[in-house]
Amino acid sequence: MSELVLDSVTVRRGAGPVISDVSLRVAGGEVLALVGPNGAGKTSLIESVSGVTAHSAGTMTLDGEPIDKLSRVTRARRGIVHIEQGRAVFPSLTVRENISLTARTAGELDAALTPFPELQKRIDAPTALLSGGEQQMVVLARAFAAKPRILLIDEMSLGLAPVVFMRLMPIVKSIADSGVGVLLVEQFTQLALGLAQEAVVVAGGRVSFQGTSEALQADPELLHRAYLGG
Ligand SMILES: Nc1ncnc2c1ncn2[C@@H]1O[C@H](COP(=O)(O)OP(=O)(O)OP(=O)(O)O)[C@@H](O)[C@H]1O
Repeated sequence: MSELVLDSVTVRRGAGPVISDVSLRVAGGEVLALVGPNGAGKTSLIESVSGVTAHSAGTMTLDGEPIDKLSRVTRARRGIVHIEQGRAVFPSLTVRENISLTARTAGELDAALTPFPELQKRIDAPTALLSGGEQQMVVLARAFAAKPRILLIDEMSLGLAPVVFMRLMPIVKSIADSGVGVLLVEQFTQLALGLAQEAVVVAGGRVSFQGTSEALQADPELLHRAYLGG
């Protein structure tokens, strides 16, 4: 099983640190919810894992091997797949073409489409014509076809109605169940905690809670305190 380990990671942006001394572990087969108030540093943290942003201190390993100095492309080749905020589809390409950016064979394309009957019906439509939820399905299918070991998901729900987002959640769970470690940044805290086994709350760039998502769900006061900085 894959394992991503962050040890005392600090990320600087502009004048100062936006992430300070964060340690966490994501194991294959599990979902870790990374939650916290707006501006807490969640995006900065997962961007540092995929290599979009450099970290200034601390270490990161994937299956025991340092990834700190690897480029974004090399990290992606090693299986760190990042679903960035917003619907990162190529709108003028068809659904098939979007997913074929990572699915190399017809079999891989079929496998990526299996959870999405609505996409199978519109496989040759320009992605721009799909609803926001369907576009997010294209993003998920493409990420799955890239054969992730660790999947970083940044606010997939942005701009989607909760009911649409809830349709995507079981698919994220099934990706984790297939052995992928999922680091899920999500503004719908309760939905994220409902899906995740483990949770980390960051506030002001620091970890204010780390433990099981069950513990956070069971204690709204604990969650409230963590959002305020612990
Ligand atoms: N390119 C940048 N240059 C300087 N500061 C930045 C940059 N991007 C983000 N920041 C700052 O870093 C801090 C953390 O932002 P980040 O987007 O990582 O937080 P977040 O927890 O993902 O927030 P949100 O939930 O609002 O997306 C914020 O204070 C933000 O203003």
